[in-house]
Amino acid sequence: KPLALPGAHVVVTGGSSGIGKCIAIECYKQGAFITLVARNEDKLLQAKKEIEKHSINDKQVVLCISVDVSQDYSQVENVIKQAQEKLGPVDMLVNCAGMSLSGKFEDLEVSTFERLMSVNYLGSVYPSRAVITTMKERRVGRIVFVSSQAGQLGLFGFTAYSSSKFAIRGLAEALQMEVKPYNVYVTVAYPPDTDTPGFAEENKTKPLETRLISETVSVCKPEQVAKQIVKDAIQGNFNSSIGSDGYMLSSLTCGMAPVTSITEGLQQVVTMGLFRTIALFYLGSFDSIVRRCMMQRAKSEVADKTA
Ligand SMILES: NC(=O)C1=CN([C@@H]2O[C@H](COP(=O)(O)OP(=O)(O)OC[C@H]3O[C@@H](n4cnc5c(N)ncnc54)[C@H](OP(=O)(O)O)[C@@H]3O)[C@@H](O)[C@H]2O)C=CC1
Ligand SMILES: CCCCCCCCCCCCCCCC(=O)[C@@H](N)CO
Repeated sequence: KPLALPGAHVVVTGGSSGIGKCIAIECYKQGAFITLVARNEDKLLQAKKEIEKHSINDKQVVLCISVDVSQDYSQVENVIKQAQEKLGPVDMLVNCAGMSLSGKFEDLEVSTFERLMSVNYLGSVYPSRAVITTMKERRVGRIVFVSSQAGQLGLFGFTAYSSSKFAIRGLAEALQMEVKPYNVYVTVAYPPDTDTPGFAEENKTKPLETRLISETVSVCKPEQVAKQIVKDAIQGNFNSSIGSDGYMLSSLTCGMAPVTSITEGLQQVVTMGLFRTIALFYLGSFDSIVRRCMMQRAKSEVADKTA
C-alpha cells in the first residue's frame, strides 16, 4: 500500500538546497506538509519561499528548523519533537543532508574522514533514530537515505566519501529487516552526479581521475532525481536509482538487499551475469584512466625539472 502524501508530514534534512530542496518541492506539490532541516537560516527561508510557490491548497505549511544533524543527538531529537508538535507525527523522513570531499587518500586530512562519516552517516542515524519509535507505534512510515552511486562502488578520490555512503546501506538493510513487520519501509537512493550547489562545490577540488571516471555517467537534474526518489519512497521500494547505468549498478550490487517485488528479484537473477560482464569493461577503462593520469603527471614533473 503506497503512502498517501496529501496531508502527510514529510521531514527533509538538507532540504534547503539541491536534491533535498527538489524532494521537498515534489512532496509539497503532492499535498504534503514539509519540515526543512539544515544549518543556514537564510538558505532555509529562501527555500521555504520557493517551495511555497508550489502549494496546491491553503492549509499546507513549510516549517524550517536550523540544526546541524551531525553534532548532537539530543539537539536533533528536539528538532523532531518541535516538528511533530507543529505538524503532527512524521510520515516520511528524507535523510538528504550530506557533503562530498574528494582527493587522493594520502592528500585527504584525517579530519575529512571523520567529518564525512559524521555528516553523511551519523547525520542520517540521528534523525532516523528520533522518528522510528513513533513510526513503529503508528504502523506507518517511510525512511529515505540518500546514498550515491559512489555508495555502490569505490572510485579513485572517494576513499572518504564512498565509505560514508556505503555505511548508509548497511544501516538501511539492517533497519529494514527490523521495521518491515511494522509497515515501515526504508528506501536507499543512489543518485549519479547531479547538478546542484553541492556538486559545484565538490568539483572545485576533484582530482582529474575522479572527474574523468565520473563522466562515464552523465549529470542529472535534481528535479529528475527527486521525482524518482519520492516515487520509490511512496511505493516502499528499497532501492531507488536513475538511468540505465543506475539500473545496472543496482542490479549488479544487490547482494543481500531486501527485495521489493518478484519482478525485481527475477530481473536481478537474470541480469547479474550480463551486468558483471559489462562492469568488467568499465573497470578496465577506469584502470586505464588512472594509469594515463599517472603517466601524464610523471611526464609534466620531468618537464618541470628540466625547464
Ligand atoms: N549532487 C550530486 O552529485 C550527488 C549528491 N548526492 C548526495 O545527495 C545529498 C544532497 O546533495 P546536494 O543536493 O548535491 O547537496 P547541496 O550541497 O546542494 O545541499 C546540501 C544540503 O544539506 C544541508 N547540510 C549539509 N550539511 C549539513 C549538516 N551538517 N547539518 C544539517 N544540514 C546540512 C545543506 O544546508 P546547510 O549547509 O545550510 O546546512 C543543504 O541544505 C548529499 O547527501 C549528497 O552526498 C548523491 C549523489 C550525487
Ligand atoms: C554494469 C555496471 C555499470 C557501471 C557504471 C559505472 C559508473 C561509475 C560512475 C560513478 C559516478 C559516481 C558519482 C558520484 C556522485 C556523488 O555522489 C557526488 N557527485 C556527490 O557530490
